[in-house]
Amino acid sequence: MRTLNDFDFKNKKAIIRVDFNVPLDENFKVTDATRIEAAKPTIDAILAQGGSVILMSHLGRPKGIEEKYSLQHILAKTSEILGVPVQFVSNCVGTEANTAAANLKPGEVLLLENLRFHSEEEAGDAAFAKELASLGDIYVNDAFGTAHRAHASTTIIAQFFPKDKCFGLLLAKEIESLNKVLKNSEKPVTAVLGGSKVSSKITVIENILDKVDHMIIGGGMTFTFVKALGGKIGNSICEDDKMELALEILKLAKEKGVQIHLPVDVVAADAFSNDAATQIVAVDKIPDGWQGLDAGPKSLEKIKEVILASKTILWNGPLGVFELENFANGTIALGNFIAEATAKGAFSLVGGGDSVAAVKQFGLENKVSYVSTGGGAMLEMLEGRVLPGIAAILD
Ligand SMILES: Nc1ncnc2c1ncn2[C@@H]1O[C@H](COP(=O)(O)OP(=O)(O)O)[C@@H](O)[C@H]1O
Ligand SMILES: O=C(OP(=O)(O)O)[C@H](O)COP(=O)(O)O
Repeated sequence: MRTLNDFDFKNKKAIIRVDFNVPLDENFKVTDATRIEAAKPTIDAILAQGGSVILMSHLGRPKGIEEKYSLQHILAKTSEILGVPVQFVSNCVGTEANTAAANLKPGEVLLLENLRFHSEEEAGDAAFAKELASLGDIYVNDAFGTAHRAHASTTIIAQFFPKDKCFGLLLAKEIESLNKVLKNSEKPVTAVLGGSKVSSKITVIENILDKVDHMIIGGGMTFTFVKALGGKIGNSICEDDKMELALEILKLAKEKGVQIHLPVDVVAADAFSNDAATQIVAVDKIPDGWQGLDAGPKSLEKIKEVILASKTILWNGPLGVFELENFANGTIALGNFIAEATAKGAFSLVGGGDSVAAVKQFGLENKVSYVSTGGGAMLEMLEGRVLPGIAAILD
């Protein structure tokens, strides 16, 4: 496993894949900089050796070029955290990027515009990866949060650096910590899966059933299951094409003796807004025009019972739209239950861009055992998979 220690970065240009997919508020201000801070040790180490650094990342899930997903929004924060000026180019490939990279001097940092402004990134296009590769001398992958994606900048690019590629300090630390968890998880093991990335995470549930005793489903993940079971979910988020899979998961869980806990009640709102009217309703009786945005009190009672009886707890995905104060209660309550269980000796692992933001916002960061910068990546690793971003460096 090659790490930073295997290279001398003096007068070299390191092209580093980072995961700067951080939450922004409505004014495009960074609300949680954990992922930028987490990449700092790698960047600092390379600069200290007399190298220069080219940073590349995605932000959000843009469809083509969308200004709201520009990495320009995080430029000032990145510079503040690194304590050095950071140059920026408005296209991650092409003449402007080539010139800026060629002119980069030791000690300097360049940030490239959002990789996902090019569809070739997610398609894993080799020609695009080659263009990115041409910008640097050594490829460093430090993007744990995106290591489960076989994209051009996370995986394909590595083939253009047969020898000059390595793990960044963050990626290496995450692998080591999660491997420890994989080996020593004390039962009962409970996974909590919430959030809104239904299609990319529901598939993980199926594969994680062998590793857990309880699975708590919450947040936006809830409604695909509830609708599949015949419930009325109003305008709540749902992915119809995953309903069959949801039913399969429930069946499989029964066969494997895993207890799945779906919410029984939710806080429903008549709009996706902090000013919306709200009511607590049964999870399967949400009126038309209303949407479930937070866990209800009965659901939280059950969650508390399960969490406090667990010895290992994995959490990814908020239980509600915690960014809006009126729908933060479920996520805060869950965070506190996990903190209580941890204080009593359970091992707790929280991961994901928004989940970590929530944990920090509610002052629980030091009350859980381990905070990972990856959500989907953490879950897929816990499934026992070798993530494509990791495999590409091991080659
Ligand atoms: N019931 C819900 N309806 C819509 N969005 C939700 C709901 N519950 C949680 N969310 C949203 O899920 C988002 C986080 O999901 P996700 O990206 O999967 O988590 P993470 O970033 O921690 O991996 C948050 O922005 C939150 O507002
Ligand atoms: O935020 C991320 O993942 P997470 O929400 O699982 O923590 C990563 O940046 C990956 O983003 P993606 O799920 O759009 O590929």
